[in-house]
Amino acid sequence: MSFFLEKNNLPCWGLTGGIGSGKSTVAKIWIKLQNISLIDIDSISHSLTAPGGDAIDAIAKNFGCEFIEQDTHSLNRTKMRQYVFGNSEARQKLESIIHPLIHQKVQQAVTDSAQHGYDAALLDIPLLVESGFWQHQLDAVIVVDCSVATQIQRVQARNQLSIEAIEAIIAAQATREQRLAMADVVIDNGETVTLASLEAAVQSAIACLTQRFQIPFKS
Ligand SMILES: CC(C)(COP(=O)(O)OP(=O)(O)OC[C@H]1O[C@@H](n2cnc3c(N)ncnc32)[C@H](O)[C@@H]1O)[C@@H](O)C(=O)NCCC(=O)NCCS
Ligand SMILES: Nc1ncnc2c1ncn2[C@@H]1O[C@H](COP(=O)(O)OP(=O)(O)OP(=O)(O)O)[C@@H](O)[C@H]1O
Repeated sequence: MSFFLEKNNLPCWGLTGGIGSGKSTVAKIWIKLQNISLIDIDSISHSLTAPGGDAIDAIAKNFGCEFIEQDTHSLNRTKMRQYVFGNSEARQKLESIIHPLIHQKVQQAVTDSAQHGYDAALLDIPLLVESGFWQHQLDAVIVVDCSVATQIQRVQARNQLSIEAIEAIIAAQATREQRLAMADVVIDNGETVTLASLEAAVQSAIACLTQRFQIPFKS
């Protein structure tokens, strides 16, 4: 097992789940309850493809200038989404540009978190199971779980994407079973779970991890 992350004794936990499962919602609750540093891989990915981001030149070179907004010099996300979900070769090419840059940014964020005195770092990683990279870097894996039907409902309500577009994204991701097989802790966020009961589930996940990692937990 090779370790990419230098963690300086900081426990690093990976939070994952399919699109729309509720990772960001869980993460928002978690940071209210525990002294953790939240490292959001989607946000890092967005910053790399924002105006002048580190991935823009390589994307222009490999995909063509039509994928770059000429006025802002940022990624045309709608065009890229429509292109890569349904074309696994193109998706892998995009990932091969963005993922190594994400890894560098995460290393920096973990180092900063360790210096800042947090009890742990929570890494929100959509493709934790798919990448084969993260599981060896993490001390525990937390899976936010719900059915595919609930994922579709939530993403439709949030983004107004078509069912076909959402299904194409889900098809590019691990299955529910593959994720559950890798979980140390599962947080149920199914259709009937309210935000109040989700908070209770996050509390019990924290209690389980703090006990395992011997971190003081003030509930
Ligand atoms: C294709 C892009 C431009 C679409 O942008 P868009 O704003 O619509 O989506 P956003 O980046 O906010 O991602 C939303 C969700 O889509 C899913 N998703 C994103 N990229 C991927 C991928 N390569 N494979 C499977 N699912 C993905 C994740 O569940 C993610 O949480 C964008 O997702 C992208 O650049 N993807 C490649 C980078 C990547 O792998 N990101 C995932 C985090 S590591
Ligand atoms: N238990 C819940 N009750 C009601 N709404 C919820 C619940 N969980 C999540 N949602 C809503 O569902 C949508 C998707 O949740 P969220 O953004 O947290 O998912 P995600 O897994 O982070 O998605 P992505 O993979 O796209 O980043 C959001 O609009 C969120 O407010």
